[in-house]
Amino acid sequence: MIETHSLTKRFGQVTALDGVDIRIGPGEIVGLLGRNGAGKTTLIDLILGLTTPSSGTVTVGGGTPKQAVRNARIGAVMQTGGLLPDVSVRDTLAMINATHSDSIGVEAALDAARLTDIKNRKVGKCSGGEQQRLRFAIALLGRPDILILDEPTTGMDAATRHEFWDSLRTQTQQGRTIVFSTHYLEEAEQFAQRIIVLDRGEVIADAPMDKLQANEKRVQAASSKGPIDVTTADADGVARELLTETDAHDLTITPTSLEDVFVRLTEETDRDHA
Ligand SMILES: Nc1ncnc2c1ncn2[C@@H]1O[C@H](COP(=O)(O)OP(=O)(O)OP(=O)(O)O)[C@@H](O)[C@H]1O
Repeated sequence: MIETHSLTKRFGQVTALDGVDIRIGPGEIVGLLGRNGAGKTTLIDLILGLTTPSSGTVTVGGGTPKQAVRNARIGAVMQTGGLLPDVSVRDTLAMINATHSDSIGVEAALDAARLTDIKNRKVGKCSGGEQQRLRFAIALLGRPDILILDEPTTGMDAATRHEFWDSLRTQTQQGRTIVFSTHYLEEAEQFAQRIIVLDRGEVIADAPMDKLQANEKRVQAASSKGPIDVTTADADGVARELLTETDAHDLTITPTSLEDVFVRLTEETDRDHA
C-alpha cells in the first residue's frame, strides 16, 4: 500500500527525513510517533505528494502519491487549513462531494464523523474538535483505501478525543489502512497495531504494539527497605530473586506503557548522538 525506499528530504541544511524505509500493508493501523521536529509531518507530506523527496522514493498503492490522491485512494486529515468559515458543515461537504465521481455521500460522511447534529452550523462557529471531525468527514467522502491523519486530535479535550477515536474505529472495521501521527502516546497505545518511531529523521523503532511493549515489564513490590520498582526484560527472574532472596512482598508485574518505551528509545538515541 505505502512503500518508501531510502526516503530523504532536506530543507537547506536541515535533513528532515534521512533514508527512511517503510512498508505499510492493507488494513494496517500505524501510529507514527516522534518528538517535535522528528520528521512526522515531512513523512506524511511526502506520502500525500504535498512535497517531493530530495532522494529515494515513495509509492502509494503501486503508483505515485499524486496519482493516489487523484484517484481518491488516499484521504487526509491535516492539522490546519482548508475550511471556509462562512459555509455550513453540510454545505462544505456538499461542495467537496461534487468533485468526487464515487462518493459515500454527504449524509453518510456526516454520520460517520458524528456531525449530523451540527450539520447546519457555520464552520467558523464550530469548535476546534468539530472542525477536525469535519476534516475527517471530508477525507471519508471519496471512499479512500488509506486514511492519513496528522495529529488529528491536537487541541481536543479528553471527551472529544475519545469520541473522535470511536468514530475512527468504525473505519478500521471496514478494512481501511490508517496512518496517524500523535503526541498522545496513550492514544497510540489504544489504537495502533503497529508503531513507527521517528527521531532526527530516522526510524528508530518499527514494531507491532504488543512486541514493542512485551520485551520489558515493570516489577513493583514492598519490602522492609522501602518500595521496589524495576523495569526489566527478565521480570520472572527478578521476581523469583526478590521473593526467595529478600523479604519483598505484595509483588506485582505489569506491562510497561508505550510512554516508558518511547522515553527509553529516545534517551538511547540522545546518548548515541551525545
Ligand atoms: N518547509 C521547511 N523548511 C525548513 N525546515 C523545515 C520545513 N519543514 C520542516 N522543516 C524541518 O524539518 C524537521 C522535521 O520537521 P517535521 O515538521 O516533519 O517534524 P514533526 O515530527 O512533524 O514535528 P512536530 O511534532 O513538531 O509537528 C524539523 O527540523 C523542521 O524544522
